[in-house]
Amino acid sequence: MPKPVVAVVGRPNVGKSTFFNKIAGKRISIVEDQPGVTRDRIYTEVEWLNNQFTLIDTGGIEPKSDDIILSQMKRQAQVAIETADVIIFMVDGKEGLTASDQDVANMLRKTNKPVILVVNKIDAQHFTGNIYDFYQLGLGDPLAISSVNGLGLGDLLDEIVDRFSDDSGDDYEEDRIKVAVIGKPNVGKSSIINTILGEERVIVSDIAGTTRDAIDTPFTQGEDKYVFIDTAGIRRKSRINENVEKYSVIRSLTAIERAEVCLIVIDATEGVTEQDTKVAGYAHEQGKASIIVVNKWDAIEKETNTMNTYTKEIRNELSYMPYAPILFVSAKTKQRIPQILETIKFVSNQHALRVQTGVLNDIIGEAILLNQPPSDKGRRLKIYYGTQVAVRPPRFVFFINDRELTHFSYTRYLENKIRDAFGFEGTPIFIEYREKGGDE
Ligand SMILES: Nc1nc2c(ncn2[C@@H]2O[C@H](COP(=O)(O)OP(=O)(O)OP(=O)(O)O)[C@@H](O)[C@H]2O)c(=O)[nH]1
Ligand SMILES: Nc1nc2c(ncn2[C@@H]2O[C@H](COP(=O)(O)OP(=O)(O)OP(=O)(O)O)[C@@H](O)[C@H]2O)c(=O)[nH]1
Repeated sequence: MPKPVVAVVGRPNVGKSTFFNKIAGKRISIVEDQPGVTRDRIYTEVEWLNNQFTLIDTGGIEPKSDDIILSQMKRQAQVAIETADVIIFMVDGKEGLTASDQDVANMLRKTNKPVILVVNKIDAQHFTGNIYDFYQLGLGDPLAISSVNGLGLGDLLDEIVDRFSDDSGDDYEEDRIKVAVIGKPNVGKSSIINTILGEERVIVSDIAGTTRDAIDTPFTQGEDKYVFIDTAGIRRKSRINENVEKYSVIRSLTAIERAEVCLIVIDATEGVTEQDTKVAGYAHEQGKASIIVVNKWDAIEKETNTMNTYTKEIRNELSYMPYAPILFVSAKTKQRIPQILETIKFVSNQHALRVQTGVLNDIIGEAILLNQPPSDKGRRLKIYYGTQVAVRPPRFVFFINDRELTHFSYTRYLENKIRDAFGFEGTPIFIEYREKGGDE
């Protein structure tokens, strides 16, 4: 089941970033040992009372003029309404109620998503009188917090996890492959989706009802079932100016969260951009299968080595996902478009691949003979045995003598040996170590 997404919206300066950093600083444990993966501070993974969720800061509005602030706030709220499971609407208890708070509240009241009204900057008990005005917003009881002093944060986290509904997960069939099509504005996401949907034997399903269906596109090809996740902003072209980079990143993050396979679409005429690196890094960290789709291949002047040169550049920029297949396509000429669904099906199977413990240990044994594990001060890392503990993504646990003796490069070596033997194409694999005889 995908993790719920919680989005914070509110006027500039109400304290969204302060709140976000406070929550992140306390509870986040950043995995720093993955080289090349950029961490984007607009989201953080939060764990509270055994509930995990992704917190997104939609902030960063430039306070140029009241008009601009208001229109940007509306857009921000719209993105939150469409993508989040719970929305935190943050207002400023020091400044009091403003007209733009009213406007945004009007939008938020219309959604059936849970909205929590939070009054920030209530730094001491005697300020609590400031919160009564906010009842007018019609969003229920305001919750007083002080992000700076850390007051009320526990209560707020309780409220948030209370609002997660049991059915916030997707109720698609087990065998329907969930695909997120991600990439910067204008790379050709909707052209690719529409070309695939227009292919022979592709039938767009017609199930209406839940909110999810309104934004997703389920379809079948022969026996195979797929769904493109969060196509609302992609296929419907009426969306006004969705080109603010940050919103497109937020959309991508929430789509990745719900998907199994990510199509990372890159514009051949532009190459890999910083935003692609960020978003692809997120797909990797979240353990999703990925395919790199280089679109607009028709628009490139080709020489003998163009594809190789391109491949090198992509491998270099997205160095943390050497496992991802690269497809050079053109939505315009339909070149290699049929390969997209084939590859999706393929990597989805790889993502769910489970290897037998016996065979795995034969491979590990051979790998160890070929290249001795690292040692330190005369003690050598011993790997007793390994086993695959999960699929989607594949996770392995290796039982060892001493975690201190493990080394990133040796883990990478073992990962490569596993890939050589079993494939796991298109999917990250994760290796964890446990000390045998320890208290775990
Ligand atoms: N007194 C008080 N000040 C706060 C509190 N939280 C934030 N602030 C202050 O409010 C100002 C704005 O905080 P930010 O966290 O940058 O606000 P923001 O909502 O993220 O603003 P944007 O990034 O522009 O959207 C800063 O000067 C903070 O120190 C609080 O709980 N109490
Ligand atoms: N030459 C060429 N142009 C393409 C191709 N695919 C898309 N385009 C053009 O690129 C532009 C953007 O395509 P869209 O499909 O709207 O891109 P998008 O990624 O969905 O864009 P947003 O909705 O803004 O995120 C359009 O003008 C398309 O005609 C392609 O394969 N070759």
